[in-house]
Amino acid sequence: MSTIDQRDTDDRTDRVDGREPLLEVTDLQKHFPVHSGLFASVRFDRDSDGFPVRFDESSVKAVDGVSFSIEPGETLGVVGESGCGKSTLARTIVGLEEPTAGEVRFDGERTDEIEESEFRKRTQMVFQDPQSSLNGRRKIGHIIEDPLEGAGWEKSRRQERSLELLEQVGLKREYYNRYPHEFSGGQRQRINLARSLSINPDLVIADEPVSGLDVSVQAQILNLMDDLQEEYGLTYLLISHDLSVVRYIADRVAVMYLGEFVELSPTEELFTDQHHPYTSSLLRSVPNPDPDQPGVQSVLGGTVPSASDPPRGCRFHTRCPDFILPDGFSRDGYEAYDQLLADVRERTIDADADEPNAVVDAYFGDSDGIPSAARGDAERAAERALEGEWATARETLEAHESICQSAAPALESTAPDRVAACHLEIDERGETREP
Ligand SMILES: Nc1ncnc2c1ncn2[C@@H]1O[C@H](COP(=O)(O)OP(=O)(O)OP(=O)(O)O)[C@@H](O)[C@H]1O
Repeated sequence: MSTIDQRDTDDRTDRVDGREPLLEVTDLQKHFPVHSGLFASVRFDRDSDGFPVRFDESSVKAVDGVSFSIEPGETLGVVGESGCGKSTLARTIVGLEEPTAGEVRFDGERTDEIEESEFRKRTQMVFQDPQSSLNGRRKIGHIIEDPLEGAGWEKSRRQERSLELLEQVGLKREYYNRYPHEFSGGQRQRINLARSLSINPDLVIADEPVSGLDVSVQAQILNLMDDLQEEYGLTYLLISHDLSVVRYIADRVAVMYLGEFVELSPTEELFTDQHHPYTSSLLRSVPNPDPDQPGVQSVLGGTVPSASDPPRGCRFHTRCPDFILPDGFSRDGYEAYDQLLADVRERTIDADADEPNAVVDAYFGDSDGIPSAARGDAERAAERALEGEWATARETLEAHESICQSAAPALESTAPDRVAACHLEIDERGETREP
């Protein structure tokens, strides 16, 4: 994590006045179809009752059922590794992407039913790379005025407002006639903020607003955002891969993994005590030193699974340090059992073997961490598999699967104002978590 210090959050928390949510997102989904061509999309469907071929309708599940709300004046941070769906979430909320399913309400009304211009005026986005989002051939005064022109303001009023905004974001009025390339990264982000505030929005969605800036400049921009929030009564949705950034400014933090929220908590509680193993792992991650690979180097083992084929059950189970072993299994024993199940699913166990015992021995060896009931079921499953009854074999083995694989945990309350999606009971988690 970078080294921004934590500021006193009390004043921010006090601003949240408990009114109706400004933004309410319910079961939002954004799936991108995978265009793999006609032939590449043909799949054999071995379990089909009829014709054993189907067309693969796989899609990248970038956002896969996200719900949350933000109170007026509040800042909600969204964190997670690269590719977990943060940007797609932001883009879908503002309507840059059509949702696959779900609903977004702004100030009580569905955004697909509010007049577009009204919603656009009240919600603004700020992006990471202000260099490319500012047109280099235009004077910054004019860039700041653009939204005002769209809103029908006449020239002299626009100019006056633009000069005022320059001052408010800590730049000089004389800069009005300068061009973006004359400014540093931090100054360009100030220009971007001025532009987004010109028509007095209620909600600002900031996607990695300080990524790529030096840490000291990051702190200045975040302080400015904090001041502007107070001045304008703004509500922020702040997206960042950097936990120290959200800690600095957010009232609450949502942690995202493979298209889903896995934990949502008031900021300080989240940093003191994590209720999801993924959150703990993120906290123990360090910034990636390779400038071409921004983001965090995870302390987690395993690779990030594909968003087009997320793991069954809990999506985090393939990398989870707190994976729940079924009763009676040792870690090695369960790995062997799970491999047999995976091969039965794929129908790749050795069909030439003629004895179920021999099949099971090949997987289990003399591993002693397998309960006898599971060993017996494994032999019965091997027998079925050798007879070609793969579905029965699979079902037999699934009886001993870990809950982390067989059931997707729902986001449930784990403490006042906190939710997490993990099968571990909170007390149990406290005991198993690494210090
Ligand atoms: N237009 C698109 N078409 C297909 N897949 C997409 C599209 N946009 C995003 N994705 C995929 O959706 C997933 C989520 O991407 P997204 O950019 O939202 O993640 P992120 O958390 O913002 O990551 P980053 O910080 O790297 O931008 C990724 O697997 C990405 O490849």
